Amino acid sequence: MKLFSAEQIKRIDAATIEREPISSIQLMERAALACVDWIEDYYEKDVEFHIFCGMGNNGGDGLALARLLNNAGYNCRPFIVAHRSKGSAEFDHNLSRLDEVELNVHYINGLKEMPRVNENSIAIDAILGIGLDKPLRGIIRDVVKGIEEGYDHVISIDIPTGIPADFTTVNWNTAVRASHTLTFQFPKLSFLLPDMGDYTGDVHVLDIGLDELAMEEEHSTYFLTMDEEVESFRPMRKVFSHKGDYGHALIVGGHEGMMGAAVLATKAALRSGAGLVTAHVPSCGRDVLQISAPEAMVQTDHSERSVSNVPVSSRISAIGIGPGLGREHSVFKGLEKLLSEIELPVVLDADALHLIGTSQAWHLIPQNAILTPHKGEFERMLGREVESPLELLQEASAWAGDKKCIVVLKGAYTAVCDSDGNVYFNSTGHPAMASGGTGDVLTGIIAGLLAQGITPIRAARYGVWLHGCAGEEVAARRGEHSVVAGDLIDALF
Ligand SMILES: NC(=O)C1=CN([C@@H]2O[C@H](COP(=O)(O)OP(=O)(O)OC[C@H]3O[C@@H](n4cnc5c(N)ncnc54)[C@H](OP(=O)(O)O)[C@@H]3O)[C@@H](O)[C@H]2O)[C@@H](O)CC1
Ligand SMILES: [K+]
Repeated sequence: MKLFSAEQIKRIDAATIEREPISSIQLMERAALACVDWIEDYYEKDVEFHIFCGMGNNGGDGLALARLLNNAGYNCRPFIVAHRSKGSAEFDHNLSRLDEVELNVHYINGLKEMPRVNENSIAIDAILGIGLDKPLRGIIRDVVKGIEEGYDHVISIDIPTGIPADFTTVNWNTAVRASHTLTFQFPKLSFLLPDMGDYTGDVHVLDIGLDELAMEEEHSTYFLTMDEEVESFRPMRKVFSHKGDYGHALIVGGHEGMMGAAVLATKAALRSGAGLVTAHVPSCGRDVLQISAPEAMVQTDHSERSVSNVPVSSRISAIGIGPGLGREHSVFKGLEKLLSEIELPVVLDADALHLIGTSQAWHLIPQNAILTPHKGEFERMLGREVESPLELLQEASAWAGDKKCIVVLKGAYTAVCDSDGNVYFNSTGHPAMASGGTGDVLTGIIAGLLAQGITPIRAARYGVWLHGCAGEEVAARRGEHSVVAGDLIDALF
């Protein structure tokens, strides 16, 4: 799914209005109806909605919603946050339609006019949407603070009031902290970075039928990887086939005391469909690997404690390097030799990135290699700390362009940056996955997919998507505090 800036969304709205054709007011009605459908699925009729409306079109949504929720049998009370003397045309239209249902509307000019909250009260935030163009001030700011203090449960319409739709480094300091955000057609860019994304609660994308052609015509370098698309990346299994048809992944990792990382990556490569998997580990790791991953072959290094020299057979089709490698200079020398000799698809993680970064040996990274750093690892690659999540993303994207590789910046909404400047955010995953070893599992999955011959960008996008699905599945089954990396491997499908 393509993602757009606020300016682009306004153009797509306008194109929909012109081409469908549909009036702006009808489009707003469609948006409000989509919210009612969602609300009816989610809430019983014993709640009381306090609907806070601004005076632009987001407020228009709120007023339409008040009328429609009232018709659906909900108890609702609309409040207008009086931040300007005149409303937009769509706001005025929906204000006048409240007469149809005899709903009284209350104006809030000061905090004293905020409603009394009881245990069934839910705030609906329809104050500002994509029209926000400056940090909050005046009465809107006060009401937003009042909502934060007064309500445990808040639903934001389109976007939580106070956060911009676009990526920005401006400090917007006050915003509604929503429990749910019902956003129209596509998630807004700002939802995908932690400084703003923290305010949205659970994001629900409601289809309001915006013009497909207009969305196609708008150029964007930002995408959200969705289930339907990524399913087509899955390597096909043929009826008449054997293990040799599905590639041979080599996992290079392990160090005395850190053999578990190599085990996790090896098992993940096996579970992601590679026909054959070999683990290259220091000789002290041979028994550990053979017992933990009997389906894999083990190739032992002549060094006892760490990897130092990795022969690569001509049968290998992709390599995953890094899990638990350790950071000794001898390991770097082995890595240097390996990377200068191979011409295979490769994924580099953890200690491999650290070793290359420490020696500033970035020339060793093959074109189209996949690098999977988290924030701290990427900062070490950069050689400095970044100031904001946006700067981190921009630097990762620039890095992928400069080095002609793929950078998988791990986090909530992991960003897969390609060398053409495109950024694919992942739509799966769970906070339960923030635990040791999950990165090693990802390296193994991607190596297994690369071995099966899918392109590096697809292997990276599909790999993070699968990894996230497994995290969601295990978190639902075990509870979010009890997920360990090995659970993800068994949940891969
Ligand atoms: N048919 C359609 O178009 C559809 C539109 N849709 C909906 O419309 C929403 C976009 O509506 P929009 O463009 O009217 O902008 P909106 O978010 O209501 O804000 C405008 C107001 O913001 C004010 N303002 C800005 N910053 C401020 C601040 N810091 N502090 C205080 N005020 C501030 C600004 O006031 P001004 O600064 O001009 O005085 C202006 O009054 C979109 O998110 C979606 O919900 C959907 O129904 C689909 C169909
Ligand atoms: K809002």
